[in-house]
Amino acid sequence: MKKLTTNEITEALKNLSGWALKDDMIEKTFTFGDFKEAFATMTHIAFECEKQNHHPNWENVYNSLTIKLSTHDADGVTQKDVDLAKSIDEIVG
Ligand SMILES: C[C@H](O)[C@H](O)[C@H]1CNC2=NC(N)=NC(=O)C2=N1
Repeated sequence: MKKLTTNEITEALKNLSGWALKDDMIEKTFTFGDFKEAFATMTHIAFECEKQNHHPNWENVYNSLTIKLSTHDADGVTQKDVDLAKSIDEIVG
């Protein structure tokens, strides 16, 4: 899959909320009520990642979850990352 240009990423992010381009990845931090809620949502997201065969770099600290998406083969952000970001937003609601 083709790496998107910075302009293309900026345009794509206009259709999403809270995602930002940083270090050649798109990134967003979510905050949940507690650890159980965060981890349950991570499990839900993990199943969607398996479906899309696309996986996040993520860090969970108690009720906070930071997700970073990029495409290794393309060495940057592709449409696959934008699509997964949209799915993640739909899951978190
Ligand atoms: C072999 C397998 O298809 C690849 O490693 C997939 C799996 N998940 C992936 N996830 C992400 N985020 N980027 C990739 O390039 C990627 N590649």
